[in-house]
Amino acid sequence: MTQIAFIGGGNMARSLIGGLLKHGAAPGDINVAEPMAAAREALTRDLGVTCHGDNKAAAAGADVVVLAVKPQVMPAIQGDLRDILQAKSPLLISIAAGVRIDQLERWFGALPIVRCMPNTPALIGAGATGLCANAAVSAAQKAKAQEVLGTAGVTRWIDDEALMDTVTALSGSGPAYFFAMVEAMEAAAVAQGLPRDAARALAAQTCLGAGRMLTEGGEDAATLRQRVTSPNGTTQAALESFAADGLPLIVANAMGAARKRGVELAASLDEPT
Ligand SMILES: NC(=O)C1=CN([C@@H]2O[C@H](COP(=O)(O)OP(=O)(O)OC[C@H]3O[C@@H](n4cnc5c(N)ncnc54)[C@H](O)[C@@H]3O)[C@@H](O)[C@H]2O)C=CC1
Ligand SMILES: O=C(O)[C@@H]1CCC=N1
Repeated sequence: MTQIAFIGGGNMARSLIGGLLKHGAAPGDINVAEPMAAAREALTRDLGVTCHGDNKAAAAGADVVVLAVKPQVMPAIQGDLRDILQAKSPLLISIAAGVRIDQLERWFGALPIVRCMPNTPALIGAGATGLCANAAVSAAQKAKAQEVLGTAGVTRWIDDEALMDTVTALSGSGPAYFFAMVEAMEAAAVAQGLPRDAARALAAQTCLGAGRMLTEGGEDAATLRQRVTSPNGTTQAALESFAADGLPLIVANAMGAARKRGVELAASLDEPT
């Protein structure tokens, strides 16, 4: 069985490990490196995986090493991992926002590397992950990476690595845009007089229903939007208000800011020249 090591045992690692276990991975095949003792205890108690305070101990013997630390932590873990990774040449998977494959190669040496971007719905198996591989990744390793991330939801390979920052802006950060939208919808309904619990229940179910129509119905968002919109009806009034307030531009600007931040995060980790 594939031995998988997670370096960093935070929110995303927990989500991905949960998916792996639900899809038949054995807890004994998963090692996690996590500096926080309370987080190690919680992971072992909740998921049964083996936790280590030491990155080397977790990575030793792994066929797949998943880097699940914050981007800013990446350079600091190279000293722990470089030799061990070079000795065994496992598949290295990074989930860090912004961090580029050339940086990973510089820190950890020549290795098969997959840079990917999952999202928090991975926690319930409804994640969306973009993946990008370097030339050293074999077809079998690509399949392995897809299997590991596929347990968390939908996967798509992205050939042009520069587009991974767009994937981050779309699906990596995307759940937060919808939560922000729901917060605003709830607040507006409450301002119009609806009780908070009714606003919350109706808003959440509306998002679930709309999301399921998008993923299960085979029709695109524009078609589904048009079907809700009766001529001269209430939806048309709302959509005209969105258009007048510049919704497409607001979204494009937000996604541009997210993409730019990903590029900046990576650049901040480059050595000064
Ligand atoms: N939260 C999100 O929605 C998403 C996050 N990501 C990426 O996933 C990565 C992890 O993010 P989260 O899980 O949200 O963060 P998190 O803060 O929950 O987890 C990071 C973990 O790394 C541990 N850590 C810190 N220093 C370490 C070290 N030197 N060695 C080993 N572990 C160390 C921390 O104690 C923490 O438990 C980030 O790079 C982020 O860009 C990717 C997709 C979505
Ligand atoms: O906000 C962030 O930087 C991370 C990456 C994508 C979602 N959360």
